[in-house]
Amino acid sequence: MTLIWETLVVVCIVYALYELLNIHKRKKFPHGPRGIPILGHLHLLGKKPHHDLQNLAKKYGPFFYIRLGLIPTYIASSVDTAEKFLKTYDHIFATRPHNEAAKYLSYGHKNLVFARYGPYWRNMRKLVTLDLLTHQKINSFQSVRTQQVDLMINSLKNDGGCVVDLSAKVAKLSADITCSMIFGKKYMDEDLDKRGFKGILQEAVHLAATPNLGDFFPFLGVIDLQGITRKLKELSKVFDGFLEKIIDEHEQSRDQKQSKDLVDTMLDIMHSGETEFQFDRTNIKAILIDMLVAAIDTSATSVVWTVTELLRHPHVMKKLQKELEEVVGLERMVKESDLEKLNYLDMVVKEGMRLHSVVPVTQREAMEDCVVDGYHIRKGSRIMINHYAIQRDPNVWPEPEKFLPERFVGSSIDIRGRDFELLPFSSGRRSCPAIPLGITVVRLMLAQLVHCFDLELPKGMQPCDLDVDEHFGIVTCKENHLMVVPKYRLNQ
Ligand code: HEM
Repeated sequence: MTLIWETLVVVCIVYALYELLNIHKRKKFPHGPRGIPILGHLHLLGKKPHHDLQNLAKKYGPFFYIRLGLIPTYIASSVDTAEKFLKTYDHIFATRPHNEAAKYLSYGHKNLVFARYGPYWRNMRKLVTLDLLTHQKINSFQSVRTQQVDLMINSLKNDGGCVVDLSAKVAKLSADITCSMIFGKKYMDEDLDKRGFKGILQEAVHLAATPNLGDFFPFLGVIDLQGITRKLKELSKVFDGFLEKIIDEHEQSRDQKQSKDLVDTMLDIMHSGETEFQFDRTNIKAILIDMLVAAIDTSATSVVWTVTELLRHPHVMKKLQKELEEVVGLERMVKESDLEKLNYLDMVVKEGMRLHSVVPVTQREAMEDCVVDGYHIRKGSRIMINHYAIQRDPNVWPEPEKFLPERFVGSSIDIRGRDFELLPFSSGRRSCPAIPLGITVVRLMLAQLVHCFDLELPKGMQPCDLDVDEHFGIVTCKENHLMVVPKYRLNQ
């Protein structure tokens, strides 16, 4: 305890001197709330920072300034400001802010998600988009996805009539689809650690999202006052052992394989020696962690939020089932090739992603001093885009708190990064490189669930009783698991 107080006093003195020396250099900053010494505005952010920032934007406008510890931070909460940072000045804000967790979860920033902008990130991004997540590659995994979805539907069919934890089922399906595409097989819980495959991934996401003093007071990183670094180091050893085993298995069976998963593809690239940058086992492991962490929770969470809204709005559920009956019929399950004919499904998915941002806030860092809208932004400042606030902005969306898929009738608004009022995958250089895959998986899981089953609420529960409480994290999921009673409705 004494160490913490002594450290805070030293930080306070250093900060006061820093402010004093910088006073003559002050430029015009946007308005913002009054901060307090040392913490700045950290104390204003609670368990749901996207809500706190949305409330501050109502008072201080769509572009305001706060200080998180020592880090000057600008919050963008409108379509216009998001467009400025993610399009007009994207070249200046294309790097990620310092993140202590990244050091340990990404082999020293060798992955894509946390890598600093520069030649290494550009090379890796090129490799991921041109070799791993191409249209052709994604299509080649169609049978893998169908197989895993069929297994889940059968398992739900067997549970028919009982209360089922749909959040857990969808999370397992998303993990199984992702593992089958990346590793060529599913992994049982105990394969990774006694805490379980999903448990370990969730712990990684949780630790990466926990506010770390080292992120806001960089010189405190080494002291690890919260013990987060110790836990991250331990977790990274578990991941490393698991990924080494997977790479070894793939190396041994390389010559006998007919269909290639993503690990095979990366090993081919590594052995070809044709990359313009060093690409070895460590780079492969870093990308694998990216894919596991970025793919599983995002897709599953989107599906759970949308099913929750469908259950809260039975007339929308009925309308979606009617479209599925007309396009697919009740004699068979949905195929991926049906998806593009399902217009109402498309609207339901968009509206689910609008109302429930699975990644509510994205973060960038200024790579040089610049002026945006007349306001000076210093190199090293952090930019937070509050997608949650933008996607619920009443100036853009009439009745923004309501789930109304019909708002997209006759609208050209899309979710692929062109329309700044709806950016579930963000936009610009650092936007999600897996948009087509993400959309396909979410649409397929949702369509299949709604088509194959009448999903009923547990006895005694009404649609209005269903909560939409959030648990904030890198991926913001439903606080309480979604429980349903599935009743099979197809004729076969
Ligand atoms: C519904 C599904 C998904 C959603 C909503 C989603 C959303 C996002 C968002 C908001 C970002 C941050 C962009 C930014 O900071 O501007 C991101 C980045 C990323 N996503 Fe996704 N994602 C999804 C699925 C996936 C999948 C399936 C993969 C991989 C197989 C993936 C891989 C990545 C990677 C590697 C990045 C980092 C890109 C970079 O920094 O260059 N995502 N995603």
